[in-house]
Amino acid sequence: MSQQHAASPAAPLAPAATRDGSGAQADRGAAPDPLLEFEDVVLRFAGVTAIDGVSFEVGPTELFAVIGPNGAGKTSIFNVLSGVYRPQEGSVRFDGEDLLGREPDEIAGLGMARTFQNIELFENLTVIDNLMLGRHRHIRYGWLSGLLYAGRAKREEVEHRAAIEETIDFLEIEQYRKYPVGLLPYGIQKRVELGRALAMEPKLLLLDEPVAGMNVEETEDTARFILDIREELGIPIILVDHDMGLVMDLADRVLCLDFGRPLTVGTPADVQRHPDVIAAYLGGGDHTHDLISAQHDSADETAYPREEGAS
Ligand SMILES: Nc1ncnc2c1ncn2[C@@H]1O[C@H](COP(=O)(O)OP(=O)(O)OP(=O)(O)O)[C@@H](O)[C@H]1O
Repeated sequence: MSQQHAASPAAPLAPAATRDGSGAQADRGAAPDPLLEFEDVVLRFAGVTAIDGVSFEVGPTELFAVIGPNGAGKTSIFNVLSGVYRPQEGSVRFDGEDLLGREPDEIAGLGMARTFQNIELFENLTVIDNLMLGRHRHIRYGWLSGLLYAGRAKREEVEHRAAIEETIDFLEIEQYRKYPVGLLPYGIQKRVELGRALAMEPKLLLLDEPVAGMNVEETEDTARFILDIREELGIPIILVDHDMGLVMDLADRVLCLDFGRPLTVGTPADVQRHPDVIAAYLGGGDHTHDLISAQHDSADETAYPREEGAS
């Protein structure tokens, strides 16, 4: 790790910087143990250092965001977390387990679920069947029982179907449940992908650009679902997105990267004002406007209401 690029010391875990002050972390007393510890990670490809000495922690009910211009290393962090890439240096601990060297399936089995920048669903399968695939880590019956659809397999199937119906209700996609996913509008497909991740009943949810390509209405709906996932289901989230309004409005804390290096980590208000962040975005072209708009928005009002039933 190159020490000169180390992130600022992490803010106390999960400061519950929710704007109405009602965050689940508002309890007084000692900070809870982190759920995720990403420490001094370095990931190199030939000629490129995609992650250059990045450290952060995520608390057990936190909504943590990672931002940065294109190519900053955000997706690479998700790929390290989910076992797709193996870094050359550093350590990653999740729920007390060392993650490095584990296969993606094993990491998913530990309770880490992920959505992707580009939707990764089975287009010919129905919404229900796609969500059923998300139940994979909870299936306990053996192949023979499954083949005969008897006893345990039958009982489990009923339980899994009930769990999926809850997710379908939660995401308000009842009317699409029996349609092949490929026939559904883009925004609904993104919601189904979120549903598949929730069907896993994850301990941590990684959202990679959940509102990319969405219109304003779809973005607002998704923002409210993200808040509900954290606040009603109690699932902590790591969010990557270029929509600065969304990130600054939803996140408890934000890590900003540039060229793989951590620039700063802190509350949305602090990160937006940080001179290195402003400089990175001013040099970064496309998303500069997003950062400036987010600064203006946060001076006005919260774009995504947190009240119950706001959706
Ligand atoms: N498999 C790979 N092989 C070679 N280089 C890679 C690979 N994956 C990522 N990189 C490089 O690592 C750097 C970080 O990429 P990454 O996709 O993590 O950035 P990002 O912040 O997610 O970008 P974007 O916002 O455009 O999605 C880039 O320079 C990218 O080209």
